[in-house]
Amino acid sequence: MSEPAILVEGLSKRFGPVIAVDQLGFSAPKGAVIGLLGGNGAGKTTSIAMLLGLLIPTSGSIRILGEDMLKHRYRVLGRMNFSSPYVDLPRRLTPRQNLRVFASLYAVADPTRRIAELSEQLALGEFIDRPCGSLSAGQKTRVALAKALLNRPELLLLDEPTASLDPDTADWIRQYLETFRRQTGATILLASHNMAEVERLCNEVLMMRRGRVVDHGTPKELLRRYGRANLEEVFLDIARDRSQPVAAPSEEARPEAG
Ligand SMILES: Nc1ncnc2c1ncn2[C@@H]1O[C@H](COP(=O)(O)OP(=O)(O)OP(=O)(O)O)[C@@H](O)[C@H]1O
Repeated sequence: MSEPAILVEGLSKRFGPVIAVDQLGFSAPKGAVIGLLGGNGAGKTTSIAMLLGLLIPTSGSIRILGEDMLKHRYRVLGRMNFSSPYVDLPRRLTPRQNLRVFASLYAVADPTRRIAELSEQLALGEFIDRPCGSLSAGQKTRVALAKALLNRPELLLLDEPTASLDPDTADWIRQYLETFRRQTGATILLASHNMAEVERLCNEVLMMRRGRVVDHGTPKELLRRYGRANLEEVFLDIARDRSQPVAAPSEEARPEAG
């Protein structure tokens, strides 16, 4: 059997007294789409930053595409990429200029052609030569995704890929990601607060609370286990530390209106 795309064991990160990630462990087979869910402060962004080699773990190990990330990250960084709404591209450069810089960092062959390809696929044409600082949130997200796909990554890490997008653009991005995964066989790990998105895209979901994975499974398994109709309800059960679904309050128990 081939090595998993991601293998994380006993991964922890402390910031002084704060334990942001606490003994995290999971593996992602190649070609999987893994959802990382958890409330604010659960440790999703810190985990992604460690997977990217941007933060040094306090302890634990990370293997990506068969390489030890802590010892040999330069062997594997060129085969992965990421996008996050929290990381802005240089604002004075246009998307085309930004993409050129990143294409040279990733040593992309024939960057002009690759940028034209992505510009067409992600419909960047209308604003590709305007400064990034002047773009709307949705336009910036598409540019960030183009940057993340420049090097045809085998592993794509996405932090909130559809944050601040209107429903139509968000749906379009999800469809794009599905097609990208199907056509390339890439592995995707995405952190999201959008449960419908996770239900649609992911074959495995990791539920995080206080830096730990407190439950995991396919969306269907989680729905069955918690007896819920959608992942949003499962998420609330887990975030509020209810191992069993709780019945809605009866009419008498509800506070009086007005
Ligand atoms: N540089 C830092 N210094 C100190 N504490 C930090 C730092 N980065 C993160 N933390 C803390 O680590 C915990 C996990 O934060 P993290 O950003 O990973 O959560 P998250 O799941 O991505 O949250 P959100 O959904 O709000 O983005 C939080 O308590 C946060 O305050």
